[in-house]
Amino acid sequence: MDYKSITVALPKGRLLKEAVGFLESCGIDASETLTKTRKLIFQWKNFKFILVKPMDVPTYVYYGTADIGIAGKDVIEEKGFDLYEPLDLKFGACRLSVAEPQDIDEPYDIEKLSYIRVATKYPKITDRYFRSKGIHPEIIVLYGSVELAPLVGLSDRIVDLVQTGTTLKENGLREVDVILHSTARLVINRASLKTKYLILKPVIDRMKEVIL
Ligand SMILES: Nc1ncnc2c1ncn2[C@@H]1O[C@H](COP(=O)(O)OP(=O)(O)OP(=O)(O)O)[C@@H](O)[C@H]1O
Ligand SMILES: O=P(O)(O)OC[C@H]1O[C@H](OP(=O)(O)OP(=O)(O)O)[C@H](O)[C@@H]1O
Repeated sequence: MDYKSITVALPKGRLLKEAVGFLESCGIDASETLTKTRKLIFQWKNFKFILVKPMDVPTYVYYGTADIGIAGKDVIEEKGFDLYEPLDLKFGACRLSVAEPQDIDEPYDIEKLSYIRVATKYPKITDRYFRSKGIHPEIIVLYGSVELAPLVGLSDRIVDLVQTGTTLKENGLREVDVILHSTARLVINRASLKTKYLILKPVIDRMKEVIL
């Protein structure tokens, strides 16, 4: 174990640029991760940056292959690992919502539903949510283009991320319920917090100053 270096799991995709910008404000230069290469590991001073799928950030941090990571609250909730989550980084704001076709025969009414068939990338959050409302969910797991499901008859409804609402609108869907509001968070491996306390503490403190 290298107690002097910090491994950071960064999400590929839409959160990466803002994550790198945030690190930059904290005096940490992760800009090389934005270069258009196929490289997945980058080094700057005693920091190692690994580029992973957004949904995998909590996994790398939980298993200690990364000490810290940046991930959406949606993903953190879905994976459900026990991670230390000290900071809301405020960017990447979106919500996880239930949506349905604008012309559906029986509009969503959470008080009356006893069964729902939904397509989603978030099966655990979806299952927990509907069960907590006394509704039996049948969940069809998809990995993208979830808005397509009701249009082709795969499911009546979907649970997916909404930011501007453009994707829903352009596909004739409407948002009918919000399950979770999400922003990017800093997550930390609980063991690293102890074993690397001396080098992690100043980094976390600096991050807190930048956010406040
Ligand atoms: N439309 C959006 N607006 C704002 N934030 C979003 C939006 N969509 C997703 N996010 C946030 O960004 C995170 C990563 O989203 P992104 O689209 O890059 O990942 P993904 O779709 O899971 O990745 P991939 O396309 O590689 O499967 C999400 O977990 C969420 O927190
Ligand atoms: O409300 P909007 O601003 O339109 O954003 C919402 C869309 O953004 C995300 O999709 P993404 O671009 O990640 O593609 P995906 O379908 O592959 O998940 C999300 O899954 C929605 O489809």
